[in-house]
Amino acid sequence: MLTVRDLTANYGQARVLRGVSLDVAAGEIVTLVGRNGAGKTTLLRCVMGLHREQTGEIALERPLTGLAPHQRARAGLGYVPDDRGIYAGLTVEENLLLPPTTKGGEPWSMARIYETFPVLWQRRRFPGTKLSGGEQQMLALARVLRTGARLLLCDEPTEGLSPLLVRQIGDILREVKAHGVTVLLIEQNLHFATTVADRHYLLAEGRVVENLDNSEVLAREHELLTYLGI
Ligand SMILES: Nc1ncnc2c1ncn2[C@@H]1O[C@H](COP(=O)(O)OP(=O)(O)OP(=O)(O)O)[C@@H](O)[C@H]1O
Repeated sequence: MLTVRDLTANYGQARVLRGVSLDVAAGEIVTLVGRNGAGKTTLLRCVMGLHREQTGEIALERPLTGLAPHQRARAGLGYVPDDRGIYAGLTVEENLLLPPTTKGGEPWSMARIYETFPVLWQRRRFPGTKLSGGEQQMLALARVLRTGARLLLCDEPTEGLSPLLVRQIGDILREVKAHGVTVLLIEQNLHFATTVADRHYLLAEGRVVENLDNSEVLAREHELLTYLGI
């Protein structure tokens, strides 16, 4: 579904992605793991078209190279940034009613959103500013599902969340997958990653160095955690 070939990215003179190639098949959940600074966020931003200093090829069934972020969104990509991007002055419901829908995607109805995210129903009249970190994460995920995105790019959705909320995010990602949505996510919690994802790409210094399945991650968990400095 998503193909990335020989992707490079720079910040000025500094090269931070050095020829990344990866694939995500329809219906998969795939994680990007790697130390701080390995290039994970930059990679998601390149796929979404938010980082312009890039070369290489990116396709979501059809080539996306050179397209602006809104055109990539229309093609079916949805981006959930690490700062969650909630409109603080709008209520939860207004945030959910805002996104335009993508062509060809299947936007989630408000009923389905509230069924999947009961906390958003409870908080629907609350302004974005009054939400906890976990609630903001739920809202950011829900909002991108409202667009009908077919592939979600999620920048560490569990960062800073309690174990209970991490489990809830896991349940939601599994439900998203059950509805046919594909996910590429940054995740530093390896154990959690093996409970939600099918495969894992390990990034180091701007390169993909390993493509691991769950059994490999679990068998090498200690070594990988040491490597990641966690
Ligand atoms: N706006 C920027 N200007 C200059 N350099 C940047 C910028 N953003 C990131 N970098 C550098 O690019 C490299 C990759 O950063 P990136 O945020 O993609 O890594 P990451 O793997 O997501 O790490 P983290 O988990 O710390 O965000 C790092 O060396 C970082 O310092």
